[in-house]
Amino acid sequence: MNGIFVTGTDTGVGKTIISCGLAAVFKEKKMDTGVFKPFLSGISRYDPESDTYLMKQMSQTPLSIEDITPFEFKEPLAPYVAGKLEGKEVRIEEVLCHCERISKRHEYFIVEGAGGISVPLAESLLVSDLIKALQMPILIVARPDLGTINHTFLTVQYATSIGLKIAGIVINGMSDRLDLAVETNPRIIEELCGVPIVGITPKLEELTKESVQKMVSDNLDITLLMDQWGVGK
Ligand SMILES: Nc1ncnc2c1ncn2[C@@H]1O[C@H](COP(=O)(O)OP(=O)(O)OP(=O)(O)O)[C@@H](O)[C@H]1O
Ligand SMILES: C[C@H](N)[C@H](N)CCCCCC(=O)O
Ligand SMILES: [Mg+2]
Repeated sequence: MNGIFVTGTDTGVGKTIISCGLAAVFKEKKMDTGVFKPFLSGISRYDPESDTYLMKQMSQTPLSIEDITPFEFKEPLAPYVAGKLEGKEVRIEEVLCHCERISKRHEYFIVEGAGGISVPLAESLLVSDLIKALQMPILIVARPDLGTINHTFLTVQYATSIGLKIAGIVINGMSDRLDLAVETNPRIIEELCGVPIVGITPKLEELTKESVQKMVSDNLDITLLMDQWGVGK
């Protein structure tokens, strides 16, 4: 599967929003792109507000909801923890087999993890283990405000230490309120991490298909991202 794995410095940083925006931008560029959100917790994959549903909608993939998200869990917890509560345990072989099956349906894939890069998906299976098994470069989505230097640096250091390729960092959700940390963070993060910031996105007032697509198209360096991903035209 020729994919890019969208991870983040935490849960709730904007992985889905960035994934959705990228899917829509790639579609507009006539790139045959599918989406894959293997693990979903805390919401039904059929819920119109779910990551799965939003990614399907924005990518316009013919993949089914079940193709996109094969493993869903009730409680809004790390998938491993939520799974234990409902006696469900996923093996990496199941994920890879599913991946193999859907990979023939599109040339490219945008894959979203669950929470941050070291979230447990199953017994002795972290998000990072799945990324390694999928052999995909990662795009790290980070918050803009105070505290994000540490979170981003830790994520980059850990990813690098286990041999993952980092395509870039997106700093997502900049508010227009003047804030010294928000202003100085991008440069120091790029300097400290040695990883390109491929985009800095604003905090949108209104979230629509169009506004999310435009936000990603206007604020991410798609050419740089594709080069870093290794699919540069
Ligand atoms: N740039 C943005 N402007 C406005 N709202 C945003 C932006 N990015 C994310 N959000 C909102 O912030 C919340 C978290 O975003 P999102 O669901 O993409 O995070 P996530 O990293 O995918 O979370 P999870 O770990 O649960 O999958 C959502 O309500 C989303 O609509
Ligand atoms: C429920 C949430 N929306 C995500 N799907 C899962 C986030 C797990 C985070 C675990 C942790 O880092 O403490
Ligand atoms: Mg998400």
